[in-house]
Amino acid sequence: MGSGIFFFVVGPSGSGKDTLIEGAKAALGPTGRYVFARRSITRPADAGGEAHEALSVDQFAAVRDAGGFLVHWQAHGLSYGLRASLLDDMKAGRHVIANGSRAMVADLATRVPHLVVVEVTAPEAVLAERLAGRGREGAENIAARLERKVPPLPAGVSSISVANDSTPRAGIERFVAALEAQTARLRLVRMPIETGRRNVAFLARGCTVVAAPDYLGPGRVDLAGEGKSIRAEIALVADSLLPADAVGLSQESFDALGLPEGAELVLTRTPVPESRAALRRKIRGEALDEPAYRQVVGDIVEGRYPDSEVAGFLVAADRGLSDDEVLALTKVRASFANRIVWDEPMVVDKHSMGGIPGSRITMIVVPIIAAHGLAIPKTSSRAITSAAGTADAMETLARVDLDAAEVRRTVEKARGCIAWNGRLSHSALDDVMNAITRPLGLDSNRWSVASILSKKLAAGSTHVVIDLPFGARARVKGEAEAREMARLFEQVGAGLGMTVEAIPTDGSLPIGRGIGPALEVRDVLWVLEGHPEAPPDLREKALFFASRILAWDPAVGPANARARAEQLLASGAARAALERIAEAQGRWGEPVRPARLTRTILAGGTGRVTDIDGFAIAGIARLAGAPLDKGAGIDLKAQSGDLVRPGDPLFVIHASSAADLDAAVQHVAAFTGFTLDGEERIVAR
Ligand SMILES: Nc1ncnc2c1ncn2[C@@H]1O[C@H](COP(=O)(O)OP(=O)(O)O)[C@@H](O)[C@H]1O
Ligand SMILES: O=P(O)(O)OC[C@H]1O[C@H](OP(=O)(O)OP(=O)(O)O)[C@H](O)[C@@H]1O
Repeated sequence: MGSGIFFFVVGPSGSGKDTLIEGAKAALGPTGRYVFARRSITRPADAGGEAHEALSVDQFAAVRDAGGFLVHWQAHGLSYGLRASLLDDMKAGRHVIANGSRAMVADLATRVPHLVVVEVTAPEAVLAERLAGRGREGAENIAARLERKVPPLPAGVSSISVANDSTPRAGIERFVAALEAQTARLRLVRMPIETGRRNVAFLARGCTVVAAPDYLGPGRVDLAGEGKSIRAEIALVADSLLPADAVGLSQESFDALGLPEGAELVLTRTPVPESRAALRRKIRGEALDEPAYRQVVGDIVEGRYPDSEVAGFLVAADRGLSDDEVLALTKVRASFANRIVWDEPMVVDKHSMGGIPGSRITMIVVPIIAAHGLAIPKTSSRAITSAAGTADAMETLARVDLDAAEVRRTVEKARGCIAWNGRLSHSALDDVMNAITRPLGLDSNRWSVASILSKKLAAGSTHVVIDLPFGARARVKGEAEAREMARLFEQVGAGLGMTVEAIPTDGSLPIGRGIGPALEVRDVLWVLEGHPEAPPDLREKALFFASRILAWDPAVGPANARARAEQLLASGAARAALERIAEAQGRWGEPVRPARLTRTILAGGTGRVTDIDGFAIAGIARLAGAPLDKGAGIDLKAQSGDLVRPGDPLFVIHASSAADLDAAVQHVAAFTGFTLDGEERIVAR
């Protein structure tokens, strides 16, 4: 155990040394790690203030001459002394806190192994007032004290300054934090424990550096050393698992900190988040303004809140956001992402609220727009619950895991890209929020508007068209709900200085015939190549959205947009643009094609197809292996409205393994997703 630190607390009379020391004694005395020196003073015991050892002049001299003082001095017509026994306390590893004279620092530095001078400061203007308020000295004595001049601190002495210019409480907190920052030094140990996203620091229950049980609970601590720091929650371990002067970090936390084992870390409590009042107002259902959101989100990103309080905030925000709050939250969220700046008059983008199988219009719209010449740096997601995301589909042709520089280079070469959003417009804030909102299913429409537009803002988009499918199985159920969400998208977009057009669309049925990455790309290429089997619904929806974007180009305008989109498609210019994009992103040698193992599912009766359940179809496609198996999926043979008879094909399942094919076929026996004439027909194999 190293020597304890000698804290020599100095500062002009009235700066508040005694006040801060008394406060620290109340906070830290019970830890047993500190000794608060009792000074020997030739001042009457009942003079008030500190509980000093009152000695007569002769008594003081006797102790001094017998070598009983570690250090002694004269000031204000008094004799002050600190007992030599304090050295024993330091040898035992305890830290000493003593009120001392600035004139004695140099001398003391030669007598104690580890000296830290704590300078308590306060504005000159308040010293006289405080001393008068203390009422211990007369006017003359006070004047003399205020006049007292002392030498500057000698060089080479470690010193810290504590401003006691606010309330006594604040002064005491700063003083305690300053002491803890010096004394709570622990040796770093890497624990063979994994804690995932959470940063966890371990202390032995009998830790001799800090009172470990005091650190349990929702708060966080900061561990700092060698210019690096990490914020973590505390867990305790049995004394047999960790040395009493060590702090253990879980493997992820140890790696995140990046310091070697044995490094000395200072442990301090994470300050109480300044934004807590705002967070609690939101939890009570009040509205917050942009500065308040910036403060709360900033503290959340800094890890100042335990997950329980973050969850409370996110639940409240997900449930109640006014239009102004959605705008405020959008701006704040975007400010935590890396903002991409383009040297373009317009940067266009599209977004779909998703959830409708097929509907891979992005891979048609982006090439049309790129062929026209507008910059369209599209980033897309991978499937979360569906059979394919646009990133999965595009990945059958080329790389999609582009970083920001590669996105920029691709757009320079091909005017567009279809990349995986991955980490591009991701921010530390997303990690924290997604870890809570996803498991809790927090994703209200208003919250989504803020989330989606914040990513578009960060991506540098100036114009965004939004596809808002609604329907019984879509994310947005009713048309009225879709229209309200569309209004909010456009209003918040305008507030961001973006042009946003949000369009409700029919989300009741799958779009196109292929469900699954390679099968959807087959549809896309059929549309781009004008193939006779190109699904008309997919072609139409793609042309519709492409023309909405082209209408924004002053050189085209709304009147000519549709014709321009059709011309770019019919001429093969869009097809060529997709080739250029794939080339620029890193085309695969061979594209992934639909898997070769197939099973055709036939109608089991006669009737008109009145419904195709996209969820069920996507579920069968996933059982067949999509999206990880890019060739797996469903190829729809019958469309809504078709009249089918027993033995007519409804759809074909594609899979790469017999096991996957069987799993999908087994499931079909239960429910195909097809409804004929309003009632489900069990199908033939
Ligand atoms: N932050 C503060 N705000 C207002 N008064 C204070 C503050 N800190 C100390 N005081 C008061 O000022 C006077 C001087 O404080 P004290 O701790 O005795 O100073 P010192 O020991 O440095 O001479 C006391 O009456 C104390 O209660
Ligand atoms: O040399 P300086 O740094 O000016 O210090 C002069 C004296 O004031 C301080 O005592 P104390 O704070 O008890 O004096 P006070 O409380 O009576 O102001 C310090 O312990 C010295 O004894």
